[in-house]
Amino acid sequence: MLELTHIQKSFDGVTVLKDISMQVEEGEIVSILGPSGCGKTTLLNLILGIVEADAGTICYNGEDLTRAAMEKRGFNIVFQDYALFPNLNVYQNITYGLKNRPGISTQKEVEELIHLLGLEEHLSKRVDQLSGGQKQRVALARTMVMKPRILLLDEPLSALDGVIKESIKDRIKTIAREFHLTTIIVTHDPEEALTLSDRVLIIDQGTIAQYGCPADIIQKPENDFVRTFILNQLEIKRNNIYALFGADAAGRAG
Ligand SMILES: Nc1ncnc2c1ncn2[C@@H]1O[C@H](COP(=O)(O)OP(=O)(O)OP(=O)(O)O)[C@@H](O)[C@H]1O
Repeated sequence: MLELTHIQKSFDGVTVLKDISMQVEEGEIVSILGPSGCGKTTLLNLILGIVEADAGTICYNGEDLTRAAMEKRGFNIVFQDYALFPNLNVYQNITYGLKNRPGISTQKEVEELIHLLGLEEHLSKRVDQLSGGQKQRVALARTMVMKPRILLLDEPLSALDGVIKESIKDRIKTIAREFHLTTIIVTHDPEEALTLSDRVLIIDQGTIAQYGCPADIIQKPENDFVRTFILNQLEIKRNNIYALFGADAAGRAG
């Protein structure tokens, strides 16, 4: 279990995270959701170990990792821009990390991941020959071969559209379930967070507005922020769709 207790973080005297306490169970998918600038990426970076907390503790399975270096934590991230190596092909990208730590995944495990992510036919392609969804899958495979104890994803769907987005969502869920892998995802999109995660952490101005399962957030929003930020956005989306149907129906009737 990952446990954050009373985490605080300021940059240049400006408080970004005031008091964040949360627990993430083994194998759980948790989304960190909130408006732009609320501190989502900062929280992810604190967990990863590239940003240091001003106060509070980060423990994993009872071990205090608050001051542990990133490499010691064994967590791994897929960045928003995928950060793939443009001069290497897909297979070389996927297996790059194994050069320094051979044996961490067997050849069979690498092949299984490639299969799970549907990348067999792309292995010899260069990165610039791939679509956004394909790049995202390569980035996921590259991270997964290193067998992270926790998988961190920064806006994994933001550059993708429609059908591709749904397919990557399914693959993230499949990977988390298949490998019983604790997965923490940053997103600003309520629909994404609610449909992808077991639990959603909603941040408002550096504090937790609500931390709960999607059904509770929708049915029992705990405060106005959750009601307005999350539920209003969903309602606007829904109304937009219904408005289209309404317009269409009215058009046909006329
Ligand atoms: N290294 C840094 N130095 C100074 N300020 C920073 C640093 N990192 C983040 N901030 C500030 O902290 C605040 C929160 O940033 P953060 O990137 O965590 O927000 P976010 O919720 O992920 O936003 P977005 O959805 O727009 O990516 C912002 O005001 C940002 O300018």
